[in-house]
Amino acid sequence: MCAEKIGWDSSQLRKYDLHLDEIPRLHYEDPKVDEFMQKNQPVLITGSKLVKPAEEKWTLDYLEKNLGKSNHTVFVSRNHKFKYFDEKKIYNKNNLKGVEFTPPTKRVDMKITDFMKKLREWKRGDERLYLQQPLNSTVGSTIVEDYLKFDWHFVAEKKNKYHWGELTSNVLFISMEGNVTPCHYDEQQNLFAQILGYKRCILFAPDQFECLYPHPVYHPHDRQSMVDFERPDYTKYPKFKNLKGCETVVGPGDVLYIPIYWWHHVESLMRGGPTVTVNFWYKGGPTNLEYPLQDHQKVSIMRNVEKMLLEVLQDPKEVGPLLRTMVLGRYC
Ligand SMILES: CCC[C@@H](CC(=O)O)C(=O)C(=O)O
Ligand SMILES: [Zn+2]
Repeated sequence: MCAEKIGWDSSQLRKYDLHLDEIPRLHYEDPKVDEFMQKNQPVLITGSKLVKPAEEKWTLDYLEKNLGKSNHTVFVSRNHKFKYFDEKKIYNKNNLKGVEFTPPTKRVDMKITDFMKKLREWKRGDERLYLQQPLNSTVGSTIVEDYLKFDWHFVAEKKNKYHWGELTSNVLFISMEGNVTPCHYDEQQNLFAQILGYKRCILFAPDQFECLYPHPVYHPHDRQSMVDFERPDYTKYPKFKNLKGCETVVGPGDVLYIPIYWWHHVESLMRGGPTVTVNFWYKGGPTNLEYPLQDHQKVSIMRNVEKMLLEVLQDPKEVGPLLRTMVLGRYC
């Protein structure tokens, strides 16, 4: 992958044992953009004005000055990984026997001034921070004004053309250099708009499910891969070596379409300074069952089967044996 524009080089990318193609980069007026989006395939869209006001104005100082006096959601990690941990699922464990969870990150509320101070004073060995704040009434009026000047026609056109559901949120991400969001999928369509700095995005299609070994649905790491990309355990996860994916590096003004149920690993480039992103998460919209079913629909079916079995069996250790009894020698 070449550093098309000055701003980064491959020494800033973390090294993984992966076979990766390049995600197509197309200008937003290129009709081929729609060919990819229509097929739920990733595409990097360049030159759009989607978050132009932010691209022009949202420096760290501007954000510190204008993000508002409220608390913002910040994740803290003892290392560079910010693996999402759904706290709500911890409470559900009461009806799941003997399951213990240890969160790898903690979620704290922090004022933007405190966050920026920690960013400026950070030194190797300190815990890392990642601000992840939905753009809502907690942000200052100046930011709201910029937000209202985003190119909403651009996103409305995509939403309507592909029959997406409602916009659920725009999350503002302010990351330290080198932070990693490990491989996971979301049940939402995502227009991932880069504002400051560079992020490497590695994507895998929903049909790579069996190479990525997601945590069980009841686990707080639901939707996240169990495989540590930096030290993959090929004994526990043998199909990981067959994984095939694609990647790109997004820079200011780029918008990456991350299709619903597509796996993605995102890293702020090492030695690249802090990064700022705003994403646009949309519900998936109505699914008409056409055959053959699409891969992401099969993922959704598997999730529903897992949820039903856990609900009725109560003990996660009984799910495997029951499914083995049901399929071995009968379905496979
Ligand atoms: C918590 C979500 C983080 C984001 C990736 C990143 O920018 O680190 C992502 O995964 C998404 O936008 O779906
Ligand atoms: Zn995501």
